[in-house]
Amino acid sequence: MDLIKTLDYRLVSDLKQSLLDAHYGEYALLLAVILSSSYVYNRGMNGARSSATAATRNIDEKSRESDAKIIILWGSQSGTAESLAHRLARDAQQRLKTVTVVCDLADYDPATIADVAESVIVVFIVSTYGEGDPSHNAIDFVSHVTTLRSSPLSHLRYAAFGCGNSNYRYFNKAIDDIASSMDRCGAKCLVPTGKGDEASRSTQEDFLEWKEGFFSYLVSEYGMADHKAEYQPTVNIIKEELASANSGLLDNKSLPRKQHTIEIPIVSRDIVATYDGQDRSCIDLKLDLSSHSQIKYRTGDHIAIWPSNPFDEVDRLIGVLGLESQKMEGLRITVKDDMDELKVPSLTTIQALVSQHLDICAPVPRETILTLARLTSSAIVRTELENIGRDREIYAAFLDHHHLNLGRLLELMNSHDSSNSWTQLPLAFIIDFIPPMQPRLYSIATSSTVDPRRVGVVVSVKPTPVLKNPAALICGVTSTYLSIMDLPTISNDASLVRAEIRRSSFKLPINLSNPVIMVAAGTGIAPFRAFVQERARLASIGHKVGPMILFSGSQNRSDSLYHDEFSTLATTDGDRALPLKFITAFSRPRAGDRNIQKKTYVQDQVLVHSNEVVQHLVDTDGAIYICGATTMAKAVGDVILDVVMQRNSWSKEAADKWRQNKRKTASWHEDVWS
Ligand SMILES: Cc1cc2nc3c(=O)[nH]c(=O)nc-3n(C[C@H](O)[C@H](O)[C@H](O)COP(=O)(O)O)c2cc1C
Repeated sequence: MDLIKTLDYRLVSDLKQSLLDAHYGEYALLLAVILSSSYVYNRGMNGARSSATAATRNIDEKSRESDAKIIILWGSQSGTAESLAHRLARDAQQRLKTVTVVCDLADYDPATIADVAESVIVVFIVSTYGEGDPSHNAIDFVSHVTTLRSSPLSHLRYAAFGCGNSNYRYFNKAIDDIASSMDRCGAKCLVPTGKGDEASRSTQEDFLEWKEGFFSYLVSEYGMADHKAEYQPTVNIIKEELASANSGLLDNKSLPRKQHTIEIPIVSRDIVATYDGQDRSCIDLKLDLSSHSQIKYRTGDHIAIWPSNPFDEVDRLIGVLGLESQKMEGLRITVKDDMDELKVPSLTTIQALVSQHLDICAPVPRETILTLARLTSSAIVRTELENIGRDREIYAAFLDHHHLNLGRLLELMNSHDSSNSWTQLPLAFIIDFIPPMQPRLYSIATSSTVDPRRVGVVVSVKPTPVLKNPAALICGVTSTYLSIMDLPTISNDASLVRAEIRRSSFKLPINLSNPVIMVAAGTGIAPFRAFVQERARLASIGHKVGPMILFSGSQNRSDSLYHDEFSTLATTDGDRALPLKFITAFSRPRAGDRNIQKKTYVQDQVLVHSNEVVQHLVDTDGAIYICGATTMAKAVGDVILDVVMQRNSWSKEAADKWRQNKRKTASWHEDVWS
């Protein structure tokens, strides 16, 4: 299951309208100076500092060390809030000429927020997960501030922006919790808290709007001047001989976020579902951990997979930038400011950067388009780019018709002016403005008890049509990568997948006899395959396992994943049989399927079987697990709560409290995505 979608990726550019006033000639001059000093590309974030080398865990000390006037604290799981934090720092530095530090919340002692000086502005940029929880790296901080009661923060000045998705029940709750804790403790809120909404694909625009409001406030209330920003590279790039041809490709470990990655082969790949008339399938993969004896996973864990970009998109971008002849040359990349964090390996090649380290398939944010307009020498292209990026609505309408990543955008612009060339575009621009590649997270579909050295993954391969140009398809980067990757043969070792096991709290009850209710739609079935395998194995060796009910939703019988396997396990008789009920729901039933006349969703089936479900959950301390779309999880939750209310004559509040309690005691789990 692809928990993290392509659109979740971000980093961005941000030279604002003021940058549009500078001249390309000035930029060309800067470039000439840079090249003459043997740098391929440069640019500077001047003073914007990150926590990469945090020596202190005191937030105040951190801001004093660098004499910062703005300190940005971020909490992020898949990179959005982190990227926005760095982008804000870059702009504050370049436009407001204000020293700004960027801190990962996990690197600091939460209590030291109270020590921050009154003269320093604190900015929170934090995303929300699960049941309205903060991202992992912000959990300690949020639990600290939400329990503060008196007014120890009355000297603080703060601003806050949250990253979330309104399809979730607790939209942007983490940033709301931080802001309300700050207010309760007397801190002064400088501008209304901003909220990015991934559901309407507007996080970038929401952030842009919020940032402009924040900067305007700083200009009017703090007397800061908003200078015309110029493009300044944050990295130095020089050529360097590579020790071996592929050392640039493999130098992953220099990146903090990739230190735990391992390289493993895919040993099998099977198509487990196809969909009539749709360019869509579902594949089952097995990855082999045998060569990494120290790496262990537990049933219910996730695996993060780092993809490579599709060859055609790699070739497109390298081609349009005119970098074909240099793509295998070694490059040494360093940050201009030692306190800053490099997001790509320091020793690499253009080919490796573009194929592995940068998310070149990500949509190009509007601000990047406006920055590009500043960097082109073609008046026609500049006008085109300015037209597309002029305002939020025009840009959104343009995206409805185009699949717009950077390579495609540059090509499209060349089609407006055949004399235009992007060969002058600095490589540093590509590093600064394209988001770093993020891994996709999949639930592991095998049991560590049954198959400790094999990791199973279920991947939906489902291209998304461009809204108003359905013939154009946007393919998921990781699903495409996994679906075409080489498997090992006798003569070939196969390519290796870069991956990392990630711990999860989606775990079976410790008590084997506790009942387990599992509700899945589509590839949400993945962790339940592992759960069922695990309990089936334990039952087969004589353990007494509790009742299990598995609800599985699909379009019809033919795409009901692992249908035969579950049916067989559910019908096996005998003392050591698994007490499993397997219940399907078909939303587009076909001739031959049960209940052909009626669309049925998993929540309908949960309602049909609600007495049994609720009895397990209320009377015998059973646990429920829901995995799939947010809308499905909400519908299932509503059905169960309604039945619990009727059965026990409870109020809505009492039923909500019961569910909260089940969550706290790890008996109600949701692993959902929108
Ligand atoms: C598994 C999962 C759970 C999520 N839960 C919530 C939620 O409860 N509330 C919310 O507003 N957004 C939720 N989101 C959306 C994220 O907050 C959103 O994707 C955000 O942009 C991620 O930011 P990050 O990349 O900085 O971690 C969830 C996303 C995922 C993948």
